[in-house]
Amino acid sequence: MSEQAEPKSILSINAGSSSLKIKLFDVVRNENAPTPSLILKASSNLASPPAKFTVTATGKENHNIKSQELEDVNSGVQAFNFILKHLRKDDSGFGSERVDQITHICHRVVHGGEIGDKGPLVINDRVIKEIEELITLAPLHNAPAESILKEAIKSLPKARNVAFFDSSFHTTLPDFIRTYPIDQKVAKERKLRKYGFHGLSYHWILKSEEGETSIIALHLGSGASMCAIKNGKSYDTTMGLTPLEGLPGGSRSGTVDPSLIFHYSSRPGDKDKILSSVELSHAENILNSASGFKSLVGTSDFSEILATDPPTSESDLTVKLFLDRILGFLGSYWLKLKGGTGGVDAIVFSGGIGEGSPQFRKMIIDGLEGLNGDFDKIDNERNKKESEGNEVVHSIGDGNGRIKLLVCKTDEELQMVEECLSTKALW
Ligand SMILES: Nc1ncnc2c1ncn2[C@@H]1O[C@H](COP(=O)(O)OP(=O)(O)O)[C@@H](O)[C@H]1O
Ligand SMILES: CC(=O)OP(=O)(O)O
Ligand SMILES: [Mg+2]
Repeated sequence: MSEQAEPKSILSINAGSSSLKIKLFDVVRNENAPTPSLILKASSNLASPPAKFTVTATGKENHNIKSQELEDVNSGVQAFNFILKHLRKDDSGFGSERVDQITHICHRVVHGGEIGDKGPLVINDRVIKEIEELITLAPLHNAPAESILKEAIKSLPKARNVAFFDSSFHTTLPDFIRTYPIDQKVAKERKLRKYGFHGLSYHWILKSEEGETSIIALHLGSGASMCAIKNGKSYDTTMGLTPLEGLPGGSRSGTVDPSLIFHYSSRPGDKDKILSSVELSHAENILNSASGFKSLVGTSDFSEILATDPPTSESDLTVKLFLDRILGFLGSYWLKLKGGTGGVDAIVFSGGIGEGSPQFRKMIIDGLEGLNGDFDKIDNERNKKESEGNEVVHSIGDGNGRIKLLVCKTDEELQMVEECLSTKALW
């Protein structure tokens, strides 16, 4: 590992369930504070093969965008190696010498378990072991994150690696929300409690609002979750012990009756569980990887589902089901935050679907009518408009209500970098 030193060039890696997103920043001194300056961003969509790779070199007058389909890239670590190899080429606009000058690498690690409660950590063998042990609790995330982490240590030996946990944001959940009503001795021994995820995104969203705000934030991507933020702190969130709880997603079922799992894994009425048609661990895998939108309509790509014209019965069911679950949590969080009595300041949309689909945002906002609150009315023109340039938040309301309707362009990669730059202990 490198000597502790001020970051000069930072690579930020976000291993999501269906994509790998990477950003590279130079650190410049701005009024004497280290400030990140985006040099390049690369992403690889891994949900439906062939993987799609896009790299955008910024900071130049004309953004240099390169896109390509990759037949032989099927995992986060393969995508990482491909991107690194690309950056090392002279014609990438970056080159090997610059790659070797990277001083810090920020890694998004979704499940931090108990070590995640402490916030970001400089990677050492103990941290890697903990991340490995948490793979069973976040198989779609911690597994690729761990492989990429090991690869980064090997490929960029001079850089310092830091893990930023999605779960860290939710350490403020009250006990009565994070506790599952099961034997508490077992719960404590096995650390079975609600952790919550998408914390880097919620932290970013919160920073874009002033003061100790109370909001209901929706992060709607391949993995979708919601968070009730009360006076600037996570109060409740839909994901739980694992990222499977709560809303359905591209390939995840979200919350189901816990008994469904046993009925999935053994035929009802089987006296002898040896007759099981599906092993329990396999059932968990199915709920994570072969359920959600994919199981209902055959694709995990929500933009494709929304664009099905005319809608099929399957696409219609999927959209209505997703909307129903979202509205259920909206109503619940509204009550928990005492929304009608001034307890909610804004509803904020983010994530690929939340940021990308005016149509789905409108469907959700139409559903808010059932809540008796002083909401902005949706402004259809603003709702259709994409966030412009560096604009992080834009209002899609008419500004006449007390409760704002906002879209926030989330940036988990930059969130990590900003935390890294403001925490000398991580250098
Ligand atoms: N313009 C759009 N309209 C509707 N859905 C979109 C749009 N753009 C992206 N999406 C959906 O967002 C999801 C991916 O979200 P994202 O936050 O990038 O995912 P990840 O979980 O991999 O980080 C996919 O279901 C994709 O179809
Ligand atoms: C926690 C989670 O589901 O993350 P992502 O949406 O990036 O898959
Ligand atoms: Mg994501």
